[in-house]
Amino acid sequence: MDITTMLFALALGNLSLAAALFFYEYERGKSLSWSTWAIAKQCQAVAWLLLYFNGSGVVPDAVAIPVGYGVLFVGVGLEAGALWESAGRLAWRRIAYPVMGLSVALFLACYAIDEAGMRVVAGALILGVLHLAGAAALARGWRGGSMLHRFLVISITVLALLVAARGILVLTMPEGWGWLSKGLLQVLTSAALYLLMLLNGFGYLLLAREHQRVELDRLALVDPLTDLPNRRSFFAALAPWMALARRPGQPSSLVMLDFDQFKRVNDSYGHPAGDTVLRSVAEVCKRQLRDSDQLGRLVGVEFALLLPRTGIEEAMLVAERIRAAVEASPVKTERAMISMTASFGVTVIRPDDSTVSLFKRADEALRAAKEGGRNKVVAAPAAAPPV
Ligand SMILES: Nc1nc2c(ncn2[C@@H]2O[C@H](COP(=O)(O)OP(=O)(O)OP(=O)(O)O)[C@@H](O)[C@H]2O)c(=O)[nH]1
Repeated sequence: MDITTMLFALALGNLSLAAALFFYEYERGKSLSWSTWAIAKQCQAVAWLLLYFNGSGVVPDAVAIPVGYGVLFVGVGLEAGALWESAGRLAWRRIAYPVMGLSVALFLACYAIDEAGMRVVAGALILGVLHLAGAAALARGWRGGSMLHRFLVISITVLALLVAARGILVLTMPEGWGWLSKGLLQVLTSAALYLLMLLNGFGYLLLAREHQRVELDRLALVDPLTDLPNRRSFFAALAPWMALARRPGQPSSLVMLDFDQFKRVNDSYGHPAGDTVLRSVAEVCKRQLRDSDQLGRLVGVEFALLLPRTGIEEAMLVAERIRAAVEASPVKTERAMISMTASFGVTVIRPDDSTVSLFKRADEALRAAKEGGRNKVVAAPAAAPPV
């Protein structure tokens, strides 16, 4: 394949990847990095078209080369940025924009000094480095990554180095070396850039899929509204402490808490405002806890708090502290400041407890707090002494 056809294939390839990604994301809703990636692909398509028209008379050469390469650096830089964004580094722009600006300036300076030799050196080195930046983003998921993921990291790195190597070879051996003529080197680099286009596309889609998987795993354990452990993971965290309660030593405690008259909040201000209040009061509760304490959302507005190595007196104090904090922290919503209170049932985990007996006791104490007027902390009766 001659070099002109290769440039045309690169332009069309980037356009079709942009279109493929558009339809892929269309069904899932746009992700944060989608627009960056789409712009990157469009820039690259325009850049390769400009380079394709170089020497054809359609676009003046003095425009095709400097503008073509400039837009290409921006496109490849943005592509690396989209990969960093997918990998969770949202601040990539702070580094990428100056690097892209510097790349364009460096290339233009080399182009002004030496239209042929130096611009090839600068162009190849800059493209190699920008592609390496994309490979580095993919490499962040190396440890937990699949074989396909690792293959992409290695192949993108090797191809990026190959592109950069052209710059070094042209600089050190301008006329080529043995069978590796200048022309063959140019064809090899174009082929490497073609493969890089394909592999980066796969890389982006792969990261998007891995993101989805991690999010699904997280949602199996975490309540999406409050970001607290859900019922399932709270029970999993509780299990070892129930087992420990059968051995002599300091007891642990369980607190059940339920926000008071929450239905009224929904009825008066609407469900979205209720969600805001719930998220906010859950945050207030979290702030009162030690690192070892575990707060989880059981169902609706009912939460449970595990206090490891905490006896009943101390557990009552913790519950009282949370109660006072909730009462003292009205939540600002669009329509009003909403005051909340919560009721608490506290009990110690006993050696003979099952989860059913433990939660039944805590729930009875909670019901007693509700019946006693709400906004109260009530302890479950202590175990009867052995006869
Ligand atoms: N906005 C919102 N409301 C919720 C959510 N989960 C449960 N609720 C509402 O919370 C209310 C809980 O009501 P109940 O527990 O029956 O009673 P209450 O109004 O809180 O009154 P008491 O518990 O007796 O103090 C119901 O209206 C539920 O619809 C949620 O995730 N978001």
